[in-house]
Amino acid sequence: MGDVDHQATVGGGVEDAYGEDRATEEQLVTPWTISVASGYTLLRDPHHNKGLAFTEKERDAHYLRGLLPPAIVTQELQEKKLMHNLRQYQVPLQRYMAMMDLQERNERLFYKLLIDNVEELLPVVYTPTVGEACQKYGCIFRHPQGLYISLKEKGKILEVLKNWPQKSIQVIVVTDGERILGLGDLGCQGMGIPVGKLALYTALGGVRPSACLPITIDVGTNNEALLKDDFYIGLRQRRATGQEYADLLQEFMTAVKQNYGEKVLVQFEDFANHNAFELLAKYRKTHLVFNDDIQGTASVVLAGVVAALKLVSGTLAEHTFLFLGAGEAGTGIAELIALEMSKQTKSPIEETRKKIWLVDSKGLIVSSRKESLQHFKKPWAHEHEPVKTLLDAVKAIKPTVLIGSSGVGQTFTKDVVEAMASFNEKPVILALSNPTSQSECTAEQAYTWTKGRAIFASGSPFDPVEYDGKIFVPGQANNAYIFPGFGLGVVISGAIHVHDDMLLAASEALAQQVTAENYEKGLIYPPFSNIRKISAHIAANVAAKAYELGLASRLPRPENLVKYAESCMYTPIYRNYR
Ligand SMILES: NC(=O)C1=CN([C@@H]2O[C@H](COP(=O)(O)OP(=O)(O)OC[C@H]3O[C@@H](n4cnc5c(N)ncnc54)[C@H](OP(=O)(O)O)[C@@H]3O)[C@@H](O)[C@H]2O)C=CC1
Ligand SMILES: CC(=O)C(=O)O
Ligand SMILES: [Mg+2]
Repeated sequence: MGDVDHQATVGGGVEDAYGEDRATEEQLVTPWTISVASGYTLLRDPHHNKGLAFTEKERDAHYLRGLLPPAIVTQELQEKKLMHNLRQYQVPLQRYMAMMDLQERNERLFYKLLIDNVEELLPVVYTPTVGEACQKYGCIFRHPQGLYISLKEKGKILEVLKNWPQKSIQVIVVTDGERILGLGDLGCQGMGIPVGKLALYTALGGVRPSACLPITIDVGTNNEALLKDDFYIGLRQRRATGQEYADLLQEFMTAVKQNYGEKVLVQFEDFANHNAFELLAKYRKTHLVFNDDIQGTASVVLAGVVAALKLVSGTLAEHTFLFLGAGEAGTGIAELIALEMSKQTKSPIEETRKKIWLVDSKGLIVSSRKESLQHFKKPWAHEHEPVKTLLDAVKAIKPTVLIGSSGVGQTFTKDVVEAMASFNEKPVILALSNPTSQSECTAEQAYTWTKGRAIFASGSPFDPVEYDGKIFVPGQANNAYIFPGFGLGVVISGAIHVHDDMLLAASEALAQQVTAENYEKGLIYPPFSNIRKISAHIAANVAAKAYELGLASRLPRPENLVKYAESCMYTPIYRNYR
């Protein structure tokens, strides 16, 4: 990388792999790759390609004459054209493919588009469309994205990491593809998820793309349809388990620390719960790890619930919670809500947990089931007679807040929602399961069945609903509000571990971003259109907590953390080449 100093950072913040951020936007920078990219290679380098936006001077200086038609256009015009073209596609998957092609062709334009049109494009690069993309990943596969580490690479994982072109990595999102959204085991095709999550790290949280690394660990798949599918891109074998699985993960985690140091944030994503809890417990002591499905989801839902209190009155501890789904998301959220209640009321967490009930595929989790429960369900086995169905559990527990985290669509039936509305003036109903097909109910069902009284949010977006002459705007309860800002906060503070209080800090910052105007519309989350500002506040609160806990290694602590977070955020505006 020529004379580029790898350690150079923006005011000690996010590392600057291309040395661009030490220059102001008007200053000239060199389009470094391994060597100076020019001509045909420059046009095919997504980090530096600007397409028709190359100026006359740049076309001369970088051997581009003749390789481009004469027209010179602005980034704004390119953006306008791309949005026009994207809107022509009727099929969401076509939009997804067009966006992925753009990311591989012109990275800055991809991020400019995503940032400027976040509400329109989030459902394209993220849930729900990314779910369909993963299901059909083999079929639509064109450019490889991210790093694939399979059982074939056992013993060579460090070498594989070294094949990745970028050396200064700050955030890794890794999956083993076993629980992709609510779509089950998609094996190696789960790669769409780390790719999508990291696109949001950059667009929503401002972590620079060169510092992000998507990884899929392929230990096989138990998805019979994929094993038989000619177009499947992964290992054609059933999943490795037990020691073989643990050894591969151990080699991976060791290689990551060896190659990128101890301050790389590893986000576990969409692992099945039988591995997810164990991996988090095992590596949170030795590595900087974060499980988005357990911890990020908990933080976003707590924020939504705290915001909802402005609409439904009462303190957190005065509410009663019932979950459908007692896995990563369900128990993760339950634990963070119980922790916050415990802090607020100064009572032991064992007591506050009693305000929270969970239903799994066998019914209400009660003490008589305790012996046979997975370890993460045991704290929720309260004294109660057995209850088989969700409807009976709703009638018995009379929750004020109903949360769906089962991965199964249409489980909040009319009877369930009507029961919620029968004893709550404003029932809080969160249908978190993704993608849209797995949502516990639709926004329209929630508003119609409660006669417009529900406070509703869902994991995947729903359009506004008109009921009884009034427009209801559903919010999106998705960890995408949290992980980009949370990760930025971790990176800018140089945190060495993730502490639960940092999740509470992220949650608090998000809840504070809900405005009076949002509340008036019944919203418990702010709109995604403000997400960069929201992420900066989340990052600042998370970083402040890391400093307070003595977990931050970047010293001295910047005085104004919000301003500092904003100054560290990547912007996708084209740079001028000398
Ligand atoms: N909105 C957001 O930000 C997020 C949404 N999610 C979504 O949440 C869903 C669940 O994810 P996760 O918690 O990781 O998955 P898990 O597999 O860890 O947990 C699923 C839970 O649902 C239960 N369950 C499954 N089917 C039924 C049923 N028919 N009736 C009652 N309970 C049932 C399971 O029961 P049992 O234990 O008995 O098998 C299990 O407890 C997914 O759709 C995912 O997309 C996840 C993370 C973030
Ligand atoms: C949003 C998310 O992380 C999930 O559905 O798994
Ligand atoms: Mg997930």
